[in-house]
Amino acid sequence: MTLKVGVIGTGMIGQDHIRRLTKVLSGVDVVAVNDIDVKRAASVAPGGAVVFETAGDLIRSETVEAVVICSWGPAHEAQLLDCIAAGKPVFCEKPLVTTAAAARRVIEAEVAFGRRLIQVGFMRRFDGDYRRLKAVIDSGSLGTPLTYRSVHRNASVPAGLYTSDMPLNDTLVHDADISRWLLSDEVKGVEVRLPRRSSRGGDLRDPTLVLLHLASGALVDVEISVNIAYGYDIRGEVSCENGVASLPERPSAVIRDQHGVRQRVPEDWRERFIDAYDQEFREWIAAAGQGTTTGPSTWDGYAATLVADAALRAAETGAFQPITMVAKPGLYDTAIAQAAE
Ligand SMILES: NC(=O)c1ccc[n+]([C@@H]2O[C@H](COP(=O)([O-])OP(=O)(O)OC[C@H]3O[C@@H](n4cnc5c(N)ncnc54)[C@H](O)[C@@H]3O)[C@@H](O)[C@H]2O)c1
Ligand SMILES: O[C@H]1[C@H](O)[C@@H](O)[C@H](O)[C@@H](O)[C@H]1O
Repeated sequence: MTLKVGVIGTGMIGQDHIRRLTKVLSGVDVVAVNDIDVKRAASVAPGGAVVFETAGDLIRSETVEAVVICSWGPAHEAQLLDCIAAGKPVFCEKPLVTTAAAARRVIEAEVAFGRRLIQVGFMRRFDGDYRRLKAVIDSGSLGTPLTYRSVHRNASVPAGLYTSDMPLNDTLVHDADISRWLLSDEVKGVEVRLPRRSSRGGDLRDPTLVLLHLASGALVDVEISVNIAYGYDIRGEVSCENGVASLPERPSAVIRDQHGVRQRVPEDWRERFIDAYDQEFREWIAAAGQGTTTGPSTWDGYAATLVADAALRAAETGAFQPITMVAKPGLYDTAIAQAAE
């Protein structure tokens, strides 16, 4: 059975996902594309794919069995609600949505539908290094986790398109999600500190330091730097009662020359997480073929959105911001317990 997919948003990651869906993975076919920039959609549409003028028409099309959303965050809510109304499984790039109120509306719609339809693009959960780190934590061999350090550095971000709220509501959401998942915990409050600005980012507030307070009492410190220049550098280290476990250095040749000893740093997220994106889609295709989804859920997207909202308030006020979640619907009971493989 080949899953017939429509892709909405054909920018950077939309094009990368079209490449993997058409050239890397099996059991899937891209039969439709849409972008508000119709010319862009047409220029990257794979052979035979229909270019739709609107996202709604693509979602409702009878030839589309499942949807991949790669538009900008603020557009996600309406597109997700249309997918739920059409009863179609959907892979939605992070962030799920950009406000807590929007996340609650999507949860209500999915719960009313009665089956999980949405998988959120938190690809770190599918990365081998993160899965091995989680396996160590879950084994209990190092004892109780006390702190986690998450370093999230982008070489650069698109000037003009990446706005001042995005370190917290577009970038931090990955660190919020992976912290909840690794430590099987929930974020209960957020602090933000803003050191002096990097001159590389113009007016952008960068870097940003975030402290996540987890329900267990564990603390997570996050460095968000989005103009670090030297590469895409993602680090993680958990400190437990009996030892420490970290993400490894990426496999790469060790070079010795007149500049010293060095290893290549990935250029961007496409390079660093190439295998993780492939795996998240393998799992999505398998579940979507059964009319449902597994993996990071709408609930996980809601939790990350709450962290982003609280972090934006914390940056504004300089004060600790508590987080309160609505009661978790039964539909999402297994979301955090999803096992590392
Ligand atoms: N998981 C990851 O590591 C990762 C990496 C990059 C981007 N993303 C996410 O993917 C999304 C897209 O990011 P990008 O870097 O590809 O951005 P981009 O600007 O390169 O592309 C976004 C595309 O969406 C289109 N678009 C915007 N609103 C639309 C709408 N209402 N209907 C149809 N098309 C619309 C734009 O015209 C553009 O072509 C964002 O939510 C971003 O956070 C995730
Ligand atoms: O949309 C991208 C993407 O999610 C990357 O994984 C993250 O590192 C960037 O900061 C973000 O802007």
